[in-house]
Amino acid sequence: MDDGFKTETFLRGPKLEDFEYLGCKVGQGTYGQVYKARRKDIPDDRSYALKEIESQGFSLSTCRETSLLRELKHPNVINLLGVILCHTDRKVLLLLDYAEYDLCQMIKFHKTSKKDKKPVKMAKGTIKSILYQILEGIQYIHSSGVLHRDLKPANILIMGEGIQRGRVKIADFGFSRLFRNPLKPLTEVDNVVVTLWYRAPELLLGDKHYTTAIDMWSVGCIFAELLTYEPIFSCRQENNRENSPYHHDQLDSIFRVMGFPLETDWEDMKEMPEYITLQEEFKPCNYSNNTLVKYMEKQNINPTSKDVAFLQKLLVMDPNKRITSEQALKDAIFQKEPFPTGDVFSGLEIPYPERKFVESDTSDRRGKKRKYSTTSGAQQSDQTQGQYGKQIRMSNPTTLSEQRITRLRKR
Ligand SMILES: Nc1ncnc2c1ncn2[C@@H]1O[C@H](COP(=O)(O)OP(=O)(O)OP(=O)(O)O)[C@@H](O)[C@H]1O
Repeated sequence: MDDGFKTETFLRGPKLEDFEYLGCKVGQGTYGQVYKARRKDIPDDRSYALKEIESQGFSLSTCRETSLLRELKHPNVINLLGVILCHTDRKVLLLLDYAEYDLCQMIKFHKTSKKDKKPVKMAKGTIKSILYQILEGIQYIHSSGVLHRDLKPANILIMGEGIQRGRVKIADFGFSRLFRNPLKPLTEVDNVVVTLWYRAPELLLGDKHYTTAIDMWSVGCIFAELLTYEPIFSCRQENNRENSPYHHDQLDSIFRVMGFPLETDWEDMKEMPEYITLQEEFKPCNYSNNTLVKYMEKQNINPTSKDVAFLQKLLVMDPNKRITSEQALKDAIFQKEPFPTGDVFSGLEIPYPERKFVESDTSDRRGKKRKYSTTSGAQQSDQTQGQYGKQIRMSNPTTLSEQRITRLRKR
């Protein structure tokens, strides 16, 4: 860690005692808990998010998240305002803009309304604006030489009332990596990436040289979920080989929607490390009647709509044929009304409930701090325990080379 970074981050930066917790744990991730806080040292009405990292000191994931977020500055990327070190218990806290909503919470709202037979649809303009802003954020991230590698509804935050109302913020860079001139193939240092349901087929087949296309697959999964309120490729989490990217049930879930890929559709499929396993375990004829268009039709989405046509460009099995973020932003879908807007709610009343909180049953380590859940206990378990796609972290992470962090810092 260079001296400039240390001084700027820890000595001149904000301190924990400058903040008062609003008693809110607003999120629980695999690696940390997120609290809502306000400044108490200066007059400031803004709410902040404090992400407390669960590991002791600077883990690989914290290192990645802080070093990358420090460089990535874009309206659609969550803004890292500072890093707070708590010397007494060796905790690291990331100070971030506070976002009132996330896509997991919003999709759940619509799904519940449908189940309760009082269906409320997500506005077409909202969906298009969310999609456009995700793509703008991703284009920026990719053009900065970074792969996000864990895009899913829970990591797409939306700002609530205030000057940034309705703005998409891509969050959770704990899994992100530089991809330009990597010192080693990406999977030699990271075995498993991307939450299962949003994981691209090439990753599931063990591709070691995956590209930005993996994030575009996840964007496709998120877009499908915005249209139907159902995860498009859900599957049970069990039966996976320890620490392996290959997952039979997840591939089955993809083929049930998309059909089995023909060799002419995906020429490099036979080069995938798990191709032999695929041939042994799957019969293409079992999926011969399945197509994305048919799936969308079953979900009551007009199969000839521009939405489905666009989805077909994102959810392409061959990563080389998958649309890039740059191409996607120029697509015809965004040239047609409703046009994407900076406030995804287009100035209309926001129908979604604000993040709720629940009293924690564990001891209150900072006096006033109490634990809160995102919207409900059920949703929290959706996000953290895997109903929303299990995220498998590396069991034995290799340290991210200082070289790479320094390289990024110098760019
Ligand atoms: N800036 C923020 N403002 C409000 N809520 C947030 C913010 N950042 C994160 N959250 C909430 O906290 C949850 C967990 O945060 P985050 O995803 O960053 O943690 P993680 O441990 O890396 O999680 P994951 O298990 O998804 O990798 C998010 O899903 C979101 O609901």
